[in-house]
Amino acid sequence: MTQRRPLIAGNWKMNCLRADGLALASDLAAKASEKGALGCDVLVCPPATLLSEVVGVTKDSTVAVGGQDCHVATSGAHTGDIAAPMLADIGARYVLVGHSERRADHGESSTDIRCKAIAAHDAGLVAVVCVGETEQERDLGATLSVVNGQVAVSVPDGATAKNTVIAYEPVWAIGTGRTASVEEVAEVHTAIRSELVKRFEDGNEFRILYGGSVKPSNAAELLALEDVDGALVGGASLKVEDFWKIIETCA
Ligand SMILES: O=C(CO)COP(=O)(O)O
Repeated sequence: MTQRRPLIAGNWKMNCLRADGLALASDLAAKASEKGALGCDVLVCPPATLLSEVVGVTKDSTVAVGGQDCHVATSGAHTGDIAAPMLADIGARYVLVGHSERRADHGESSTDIRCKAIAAHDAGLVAVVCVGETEQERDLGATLSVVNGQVAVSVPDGATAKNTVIAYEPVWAIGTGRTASVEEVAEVHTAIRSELVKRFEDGNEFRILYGGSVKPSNAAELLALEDVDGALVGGASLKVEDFWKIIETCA
């Protein structure tokens, strides 16, 4: 069996003013340093305003920092956007691409997301490619075809287990307190794994995260599943005690 090191990632979304965000990041870094060797990799994705300073306060710890989005171009006339090389330049190591909130709020297609993932790879960043079905798609029985379709188009041919992580986040489970059941999660993760194995030589090594109302009370059962290699955590990543309990699930 392939040993994949879990990744516990916090997506802060559009939350945290400076004082709160820096306190959260430094508390987390302090806990990680105090603990020493962890059973997982830890990542935080703060809003763009805090990225550089969060890199600063976590730099002597094992906590990695990532952006929440990047543009497909390396520079240019794209007001309000951030280029992948800019993220790499300030010390970010990862970037989320294709989060369902970006797909919904900004009309991003799977083709756009593939281009963003390529831009991330070109800048030396790990792309966390997010996929997931809506409630309506699940009710129609289309979950696997939707998710497999998103993976097929959003993940570029140049992806490897080193430069790409997949995050399965059912849209109906995000921020709703409604977590997918372990059976539902297992079914989708197994399907994603099988697509990755068919397409990539190292498909078995890719980490596939689950996201959607992950909290300390449900993390252990989700993370125990064969093809769940970590979590992408929203709300619970904003409280260091909760996020830390999820991290400790991997100890
Ligand atoms: O969207 C998510 C992480 O990217 C999940 O958010 P919640 O954990 O708040 O449901």
